[in-house]
Amino acid sequence: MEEKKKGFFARLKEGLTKTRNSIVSGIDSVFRGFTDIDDDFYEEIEEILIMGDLGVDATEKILTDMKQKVKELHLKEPHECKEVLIDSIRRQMDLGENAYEFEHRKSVVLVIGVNGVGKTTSIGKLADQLKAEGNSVLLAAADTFRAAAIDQLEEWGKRANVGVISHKEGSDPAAVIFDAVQAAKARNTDVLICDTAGRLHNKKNLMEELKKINRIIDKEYPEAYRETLLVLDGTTGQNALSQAKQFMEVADISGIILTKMDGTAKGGIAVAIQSELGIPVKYIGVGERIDDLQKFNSEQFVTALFDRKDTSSEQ
Ligand SMILES: Nc1nc2c(ncn2[C@@H]2O[C@H](COP(=O)(O)OP(=O)(O)OP(=O)(O)O)[C@@H](O)[C@H]2O)c(=O)[nH]1
Repeated sequence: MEEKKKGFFARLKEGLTKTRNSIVSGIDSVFRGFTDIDDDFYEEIEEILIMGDLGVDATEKILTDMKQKVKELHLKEPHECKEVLIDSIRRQMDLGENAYEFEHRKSVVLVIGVNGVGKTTSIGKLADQLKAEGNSVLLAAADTFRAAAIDQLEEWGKRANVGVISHKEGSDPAAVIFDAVQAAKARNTDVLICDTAGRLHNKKNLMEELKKINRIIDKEYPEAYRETLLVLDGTTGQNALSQAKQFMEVADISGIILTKMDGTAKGGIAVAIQSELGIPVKYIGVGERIDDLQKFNSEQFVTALFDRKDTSSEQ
């Protein structure tokens, strides 16, 4: 339980160790190894950012911004540019403060994402977190495509000690949602979290399914606050970005849960998602335990990414 004692920032930093090592050590050697701020210097930085999964688009924006600042500030030495680079990354990620309105109102949270990204696990963690904050929570097993998905959600329901509304495998997801909404209203539930399907290979069906689900919620529970969270696997780097783009075509996504950020070198994908897609990362998964879901804060993320100080003594 040593882990639990550590503060949020220390745990965030620990989770980002591999990403930090891949980005920051490279960057540091560029700042030390170059004597001039020239094209080669910028090219090296560009390569490191792209290797760190920040994505081509965000990398370009960061470099343009950085070059402009270097000019404005009349910087001459490469080592003077580090803070400028960090600030540029911060600016590219800036989408304002994250809103978690659904924590404070009667709401329905739809969770979408393909199999294996950590959708069910994230729902379990989120349910536990919302409950700990004093909300009553109900889960809906509307990913009816596989029996295992329903069983797994029920398992997480037990762990988080919240109810689960489910039908049998292959049943109509919209019918599950209908029952779950009635149950949530009857039980005066604060947050209804719905596990929904994520079969991207049939985009038209997925779109129809989500439309139907949304129609039912709009009709049966119009007063509920709505949130749609897309779960992406952080270890898949640029694939996560293209998955997000595809999901954006079928759903109105209000936030991202980026999982498996512990132990990946591809954590830079959080920058790409916010900068390129403009969708806020609202949570990151940093382990398999029930309390391994953290609210995401870009400022702290960038600070943790570049912070070299030892975290072992931090609380
Ligand atoms: N290390 C780590 N593992 C995670 C995290 N989130 C989920 N996992 C693991 O990823 C695997 C897949 O998670 P699931 O929740 O089953 O994924 P899913 O998207 O619901 O997939 P299906 O149940 O197959 O639809 C499990 O072994 C989880 O324990 C995380 O933040 N960190």
